[in-house]
Amino acid sequence: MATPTQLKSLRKAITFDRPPLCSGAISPPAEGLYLYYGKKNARFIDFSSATPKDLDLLTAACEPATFGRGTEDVYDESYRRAVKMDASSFSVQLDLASLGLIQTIEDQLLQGETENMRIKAELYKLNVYGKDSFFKAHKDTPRGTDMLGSLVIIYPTPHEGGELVLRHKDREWKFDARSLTAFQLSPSFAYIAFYSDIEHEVLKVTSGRRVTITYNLYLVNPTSKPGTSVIAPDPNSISNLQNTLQGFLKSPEFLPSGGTLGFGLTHLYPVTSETKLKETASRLKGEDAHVYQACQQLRLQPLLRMIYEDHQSMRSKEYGIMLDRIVKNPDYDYEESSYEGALVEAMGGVPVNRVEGAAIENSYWVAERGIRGEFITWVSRLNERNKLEDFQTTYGNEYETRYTYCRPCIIVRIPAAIDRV
Ligand SMILES: O=C(O)CCC(=O)C(=O)O
Ligand SMILES: [Fe+2]
Repeated sequence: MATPTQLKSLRKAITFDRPPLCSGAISPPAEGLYLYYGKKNARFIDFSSATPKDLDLLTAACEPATFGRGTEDVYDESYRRAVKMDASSFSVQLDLASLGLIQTIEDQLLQGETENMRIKAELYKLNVYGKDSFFKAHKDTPRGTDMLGSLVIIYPTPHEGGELVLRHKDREWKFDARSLTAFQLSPSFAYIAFYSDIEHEVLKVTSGRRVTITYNLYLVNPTSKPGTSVIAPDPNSISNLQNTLQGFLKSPEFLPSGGTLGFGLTHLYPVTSETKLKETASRLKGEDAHVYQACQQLRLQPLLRMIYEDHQSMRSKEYGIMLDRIVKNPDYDYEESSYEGALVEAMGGVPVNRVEGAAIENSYWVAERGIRGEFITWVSRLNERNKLEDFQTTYGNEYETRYTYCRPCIIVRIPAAIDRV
């Protein structure tokens, strides 16, 4: 076992201060604030000088903004009050790449293995938040396993309220677009890009109209790999965890007979039931990418694993079944066996402890069934359990059944001290 002091310093070493978002204001060429919408009777707005009448007409051309609940789209004013227009009904002349915005987002949101990837922005919706509009806390619906984030562009129309509040771990960011665009010398829009699994909420608009367009951000693998890296890894934060871990590996007192370290991830990842966890390794975000990379650089072979609920063990919060893949519907006879039984007996799942201090010997599978378990020393807490129902979960915008978010963990097997060089 690692001692509490050793664990404490490892935990402290995972310092990752880069926020999971980036934001600002951009003053585009004049046409960057133009909007054409409608089909037969198309209309035009120049957001640098939009009149209340322009905004009335735009609002009237929109539909109520629904969101995904379970397997359908619903309109529920207690959760979201706003109007929307689908991307097929409007067009903008915003070239995000030539404005440098894609590059800025790549610099901030790509880390670790994703540093060599690029970001593609796909126009998604236009929304108008009039007086009393809001959108309660949600995560954005995953629309592909390569979906990384969301980008919101807020036009410079007068409004009060409507701040976007984002929360991740125990931090919170409040983004007030209007205070950014109201005082620019030339007409500007505000933007904010964030990982789509971050919880976010649009506060009530108290006056005026807040007009936004949203994009889904996807990771794309560039064909020409060499020389495409856009950001250097942050050498200070990487070496902090790396150095501390390396120091421990050199010490014969740290896990003298070897052991397994576990890192709970801080982000959620879009998957289908067919996604290989290995693919997710190349899409890790923020702090998760930082931990993975630090282990990789120490040649520790970090592995991504899923830990599923184990209701068979007495204190079920303390135990789980670890698998090297995502499970949707395991094939089993529920009258004869249990879901956990299928995971352990048919799929090679390994009984593990989910929390520090839960002895693996007390797992039902180890105690009663004589199955070999694996004790994990959790460096960072395992955040939430994965359930079969994950595939029917509700997120933010329109429903999408193919993809769901999952939260794997990183497992690192440390050899015995005498085998460490
Ligand atoms: O308008 C915003 O700032 C965010 C909107 C949003 O969260 C969404 O459309 O999913
Ligand atoms: Fe959202």
